[in-house]
Amino acid sequence: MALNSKQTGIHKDAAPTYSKISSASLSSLAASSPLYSYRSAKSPRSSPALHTSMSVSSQRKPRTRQSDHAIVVGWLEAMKAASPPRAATLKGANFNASGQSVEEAQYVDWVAKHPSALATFEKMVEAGKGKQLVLFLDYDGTLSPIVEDPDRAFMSDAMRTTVKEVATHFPTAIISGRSRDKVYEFVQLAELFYAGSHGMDIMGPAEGYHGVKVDGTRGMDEQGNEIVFFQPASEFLPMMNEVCKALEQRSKNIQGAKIEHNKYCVSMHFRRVKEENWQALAEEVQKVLKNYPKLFLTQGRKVLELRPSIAWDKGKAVEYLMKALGLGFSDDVLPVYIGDDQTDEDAFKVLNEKHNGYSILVSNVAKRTNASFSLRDPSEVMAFLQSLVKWKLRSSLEQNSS
Ligand SMILES: O=P(O)(O)OC[C@H]1O[C@H](O[C@H]2O[C@H](CO)[C@@H](O)[C@H](O)[C@H]2O)[C@H](O)[C@@H](O)[C@@H]1O
Repeated sequence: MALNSKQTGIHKDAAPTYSKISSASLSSLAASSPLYSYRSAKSPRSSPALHTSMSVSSQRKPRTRQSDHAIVVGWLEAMKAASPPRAATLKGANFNASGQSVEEAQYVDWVAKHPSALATFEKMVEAGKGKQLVLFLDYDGTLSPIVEDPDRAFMSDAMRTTVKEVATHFPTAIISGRSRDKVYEFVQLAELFYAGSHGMDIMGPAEGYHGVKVDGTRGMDEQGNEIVFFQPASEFLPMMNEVCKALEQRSKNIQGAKIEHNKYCVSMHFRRVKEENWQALAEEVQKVLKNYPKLFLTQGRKVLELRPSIAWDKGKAVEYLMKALGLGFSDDVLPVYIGDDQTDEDAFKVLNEKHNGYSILVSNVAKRTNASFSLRDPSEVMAFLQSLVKWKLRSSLEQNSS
């Protein structure tokens, strides 16, 4: 049995997600795309001391009308909460008697509830013995450090080698908010599955892993390899192209604003915009969004993202991939998901609620999350992945000698 919060007695801070996913067959997953309504972010709920990035309500709940101003303020609050400053960089941080800042003390308390996946590694793998482990990895902030320029979020060679190694031992997929092409350009490993645009653009080798025949629409890549792909939001492409142009037009006078076309979603980056101009930029985003009622907005780390209002997210992508890989969610499969952002929360929730998997948040500050475990940063992610490889090799040796 995999360890989960019930078994470890570890409390999870409840974090709402913005969609409800029902388990369905592969074909019905593909066929269903109920529309979300345009939603607004609310201010962080309870535990104001904790940073929360979860702010979008379920599509079925009736919404109370908020003024445009309140909506924009809510977005910015949620965006700030998704990328809180580290204690060391906080001006005027308060320190306790042992010289620890309030934020550091909160982090220590938070890690007790979301234990380090490195510190708990042996217990985790012991509980996963005999199971088929499947790995899902987010890209930005998980495999590569967060940097100022999104075009320069390169992953280190050591991380690439580690991901390559891990993928030879376990079915592995990268699930990112980036366009699939962009994330592939960064990772450059053909043997993985890739889900770009927050899971709305999935592609992988048709051969699958370890003899597993992969389900899905078949095609050929540029090198002539047989691939499978799945794109539940394909009809939104012309709209996303239009939205990109509209955002470019509206933000051209705001210094530092950067738009990234992620194919089935679009990011408006705030990282290089002076904070005093955030409100103005968010208002421009709102003006564009109002013209596209079939889109909705999510907040990430100094980024606002516009995406199609279909009931599809990283959690659904995990479910799709598990089915496509022929693994399903049986008791002898152990899915592990590692991510750092709000959009990863949907996947954490799917793993926790349905599949007894390991959900791991990458964060060096306390954040409200659905994840059961934590890692501080990409270097700890790399150490965790290397430990998995060592564990696999050790278990194979033990099996062979018994
Ligand atoms: O799902 P992910 O792979 O985590 O992608 C989420 C967004 O990541 C990127 O933005 C973030 O990383 C940038 C590079 O470190 C950083 O400059 C930015 O502030 C972060 O928000 C990516 O550029 C976005 O398009 C993704 O949606």
